[in-house]
Amino acid sequence: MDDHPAGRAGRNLSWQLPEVEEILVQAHVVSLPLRTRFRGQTRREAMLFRGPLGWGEFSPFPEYQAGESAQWLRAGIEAGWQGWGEPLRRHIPINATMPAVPPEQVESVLTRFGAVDSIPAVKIKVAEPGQTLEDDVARFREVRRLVPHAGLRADANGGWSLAEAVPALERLAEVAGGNFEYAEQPVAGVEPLAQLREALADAGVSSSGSPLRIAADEAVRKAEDPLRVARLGAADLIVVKVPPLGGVERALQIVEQAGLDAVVSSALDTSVGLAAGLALAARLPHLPYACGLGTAALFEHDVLEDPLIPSAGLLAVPGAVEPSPEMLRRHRVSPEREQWWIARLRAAHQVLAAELLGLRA
Ligand SMILES: O=C(O)CCC(=O)C1=CC=C[C@@H](O)[C@@H]1C(=O)O
Ligand SMILES: [Mg+2]
Repeated sequence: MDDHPAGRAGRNLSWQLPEVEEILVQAHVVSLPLRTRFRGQTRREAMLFRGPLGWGEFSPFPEYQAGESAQWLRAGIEAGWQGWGEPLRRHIPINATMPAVPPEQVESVLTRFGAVDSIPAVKIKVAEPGQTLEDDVARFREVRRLVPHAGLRADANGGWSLAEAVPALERLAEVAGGNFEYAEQPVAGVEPLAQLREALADAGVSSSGSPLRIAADEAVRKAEDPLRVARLGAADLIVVKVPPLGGVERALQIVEQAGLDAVVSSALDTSVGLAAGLALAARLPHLPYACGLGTAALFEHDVLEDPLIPSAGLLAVPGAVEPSPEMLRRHRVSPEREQWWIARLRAAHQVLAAELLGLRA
């Protein structure tokens, strides 16, 4: 895991899977502290590596197995060995992301996303295990009070049943007034999303005079077939994340084939991974919503000198980014964790190699 020998840097410029040893030539595993618990985590571990074209990230969540992790690896390798193509825009509007915090913490979280007046939208976590709908309503109300101009979104991560989701969204829609942009994965699965859309229409749950819009997240990124949501009419829009979808190119194809509006979001990536998300958002011909790529603001420390934290509601599309050697050193994991990540990398690589072989056969 030392420096990249100059002689190797020019190899594998086409989409050919680099060997594990080549990936490990310049790889670093870091553990970054989060400011607030998010997705049950207080730290984010990531393997970062440098390919001939720049830095890539491999950071599947700890519980992910090799099959799922292979797509994350594919996305990291794309960043380092293939690149992302030409951007169509230079700046991306960015939403604030509100973890499931009590109302008294809402303001301090919001201010991490830049001047609150400039925040175009806030995505608010709801249906957190151990919390109640009243907790969600209180959080929603406080966000609305502090940023009355902003669009609001609720992300339940599939945490409600169909019977719970309808009254819960009815309540949140009342609090949001006309500002409710959409509900993200309110129930788990694809069919339940389709059923919920009908149930919400029957119940007359709306925002700005139109039926409340539904976004699919897990139903896209964790599904065998990410296009099933679109075929079944289960959502109005899709959330696309570069790592679980296997890279910018594949995510672009999914959006195009789905034919639905798309919101690009992070997978709680370090700023290295966020650069890939920004590259995707920059290539989408139609970008109607602010993107969930401001999550560096949830980190206490990141790997860049200047982490990708939004200002004036925007992030510039950075192209290649360069982690600071000092940050990589300071946040390096223990040798045991490093070995665990290398074993993970090998397992994911094996799955990916088999997949690519199958595609070529
Ligand atoms: O979309 C955003 O505003 C930020 C990204 C985000 O919310 C997520 C990132 C990573 C894991 C997920 O639990 C979560 C999500 O469900 O969208
Ligand atoms: Mg989500």
